[in-house]
Amino acid sequence: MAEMEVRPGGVALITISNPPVNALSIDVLYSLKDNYEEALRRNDVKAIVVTGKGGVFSGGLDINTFGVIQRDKEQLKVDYVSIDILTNTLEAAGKPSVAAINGLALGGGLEISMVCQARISIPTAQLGLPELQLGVIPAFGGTQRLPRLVGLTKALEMMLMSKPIKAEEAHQLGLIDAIVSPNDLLNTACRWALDISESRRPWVHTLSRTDKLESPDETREILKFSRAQVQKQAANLRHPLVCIDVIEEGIVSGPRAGLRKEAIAFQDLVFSDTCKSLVHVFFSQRATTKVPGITDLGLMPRKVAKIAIVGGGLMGSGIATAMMLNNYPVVLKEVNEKFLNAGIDRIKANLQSRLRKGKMTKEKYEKTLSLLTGVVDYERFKDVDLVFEEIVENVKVKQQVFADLEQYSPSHCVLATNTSTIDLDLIGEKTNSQDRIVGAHFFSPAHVMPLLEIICSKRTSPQVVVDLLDVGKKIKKTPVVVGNCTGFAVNRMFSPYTSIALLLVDRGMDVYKIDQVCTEFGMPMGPFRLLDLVGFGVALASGMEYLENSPGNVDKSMLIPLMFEDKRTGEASQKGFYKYEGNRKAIPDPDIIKYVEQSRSMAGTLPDLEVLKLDDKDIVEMVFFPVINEACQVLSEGIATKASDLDIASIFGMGFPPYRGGIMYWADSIGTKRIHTRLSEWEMKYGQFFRPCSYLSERAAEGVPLSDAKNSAKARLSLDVMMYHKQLGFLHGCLKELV
Ligand SMILES: C[C@H](O)CC(=O)SCCNC(=O)CCNC(=O)[C@H](O)C(C)(C)COP(=O)(O)OP(=O)(O)OC[C@H]1O[C@@H](n2cnc3c(N)ncnc32)[C@H](O)[C@@H]1OP(=O)(O)O
Repeated sequence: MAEMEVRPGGVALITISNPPVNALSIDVLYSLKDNYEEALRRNDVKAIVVTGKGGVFSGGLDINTFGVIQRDKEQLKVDYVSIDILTNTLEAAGKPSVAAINGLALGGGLEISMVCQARISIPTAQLGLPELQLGVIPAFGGTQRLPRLVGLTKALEMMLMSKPIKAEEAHQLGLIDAIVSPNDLLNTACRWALDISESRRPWVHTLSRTDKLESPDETREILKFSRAQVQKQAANLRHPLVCIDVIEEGIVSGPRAGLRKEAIAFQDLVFSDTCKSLVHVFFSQRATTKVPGITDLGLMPRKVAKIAIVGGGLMGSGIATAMMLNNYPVVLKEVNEKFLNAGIDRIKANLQSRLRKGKMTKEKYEKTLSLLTGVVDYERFKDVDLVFEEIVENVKVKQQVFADLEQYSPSHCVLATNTSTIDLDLIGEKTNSQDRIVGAHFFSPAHVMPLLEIICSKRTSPQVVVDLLDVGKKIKKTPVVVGNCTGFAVNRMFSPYTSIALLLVDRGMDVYKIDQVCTEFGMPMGPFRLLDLVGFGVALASGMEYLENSPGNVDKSMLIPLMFEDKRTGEASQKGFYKYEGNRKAIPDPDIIKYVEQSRSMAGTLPDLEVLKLDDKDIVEMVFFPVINEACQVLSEGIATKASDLDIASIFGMGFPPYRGGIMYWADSIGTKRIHTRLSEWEMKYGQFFRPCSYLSERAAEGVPLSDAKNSAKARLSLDVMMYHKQLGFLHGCLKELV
């Protein structure tokens, strides 16, 4: 709702109130309109100030209304709100309005403020038009007013990147007229509004402004460049181009024409699959922190004031960086001074990279670095609240470290391990603190990658998970809580992605064709470019883990071991499936064919005519349907609690395109029957690797979507014993060399 009070001096203060983010629901929009009309009617009101309740101006249109529009267009007519209410009533009113921006002003929230004659904000406010992130465009005049306030170039950047700016930058750009302290905000805004009404300050009508717009020639160039960029970076998406068209319409044919085109385009885009998928991702991302049996127990996160990290390798230093960047004091422990200094140097390098890119000032760099204390013993662990263990994957060494941690850290301290293979119960076997032990699986580089898999054993206490979820939120990670198994959710789902690609190559398909099809589908890189990036040593080691724990799910190709044996180990050695020269550019390498042929002959396969005939759609299905199958397996084993968690894990951990909604959402958009039928066909032709698990089979038989919460029996793929032993022996040989 919006509430109104008339202040002494004749200013009507209208407060948008819809906790927690003052989202603009249909009711809020109509009550805003009613309040405005009342303020315009009343003789004791000379000017109007709009603000938000509770430290937020507004998070924009209530995203739930997208569904309302999809069900019944008449429920919310965007052109009515944008043109009749905001433009013809608020902006055209005979009394001036000022926005008092007391926190976030996003989407429709910022658009309301741009209708006002001035905007005053507090220093911590953030302003942006992130609508494209939801598959739509700004629709309450944002595409028309933002370019007129900050210029076309900046406006395009803000909209196409969906990235909010801080108050200080907004002030420099002219989007904000003044920045004041929170205590002075309302008084300043009220005075400003009265000053406008009494002609002491100019009456600015945003929509009529042209002073910030570039010249026609420049405008043409900027729009051409933006279109080219969008086509290059988001080839599968339509709405960024629509956004540019709508902006252009306003500049070429005038803002009223732009407003009309904007409203029509929004109403159309809301029905697109892209919008539906991205809205699903928005709510699913927020749902990952709602874990049945853990976050519904009324537990409050305990304060984590100081963090320790055992192990300063790549992952440990990345986690330390992430923590320090979010103001946590960190104690970094290594086994000796040499390793400690190397760890500290890695952290410094991470921070210096931010400094170089202009993401932090020298002063902030120094302050952040001062949060780090390096140690080679446990003396400073006596007051830490959370420890991350980041050492080698060796049960005995880990058991000793956890026994030490139990001895030297306080009894409330959360003990997190970064293992990706060893049972949490085994790690804690030499302690009496199993309830405090939890898995924290970061993705490398830990200070950059957004996902955090939190792994609970049966003995991990809910309080510990709640504490870690809170820290995850504070360091701006998206957490997904999963159960204990080899690979957890993300690596397990990822495994078939590369395995199937190798299988297809053994049957005649071109390495680079597979990568090209996967990137065109929307993956950041194809499976072979990914293998190069990860490095064949790591790929072989994780292949071993899967062979030992889940042999039916691992490819039987010898391609990587053969290349590894020949010292082609991926990007780090400048040669893998691609050649690398200098600037990380991956160049296809014709030499690859000799390894491919050798691998085919070892596997006893010949180019298969049917595989050679597969079109792009077939290749996508053949690569991703087994990923879906594995995701079903993960869900049926209770490793993940809900399908939408796997959507988020696939997007943030694997780079699955968010505009397809995540792996399970995409699967449901295709239909379980089709996925099941195709997998069964491939099982007949290419073996059990493709065998649909019982979770998928049951749903296909009943026509139930994968996201349906109904319980299902466990399913396990069985093992091709001969190939398993053959490859296991070969991999052991390779790994020996690696060590
Ligand atoms: C016509 C217009 O041009 C169209 C639009 O305005 S479209 C909307 C544009 N606005 C956006 O995209 C902003 C979306 N929201 C966000 O980015 C973030 O929620 C935020 C930055 C506002 C706040 O972040 P944070 O403090 O971390 O809280 P967060 O957990 O995300 O949100 C708190 C709650 O508000 C809800 N929420 C946030 N923004 C919402 C919105 N615009 N509509 C509906 N619900 C919203 C979240 O779903 C969450 O609900 P939950 O507690 O039940 O899970």
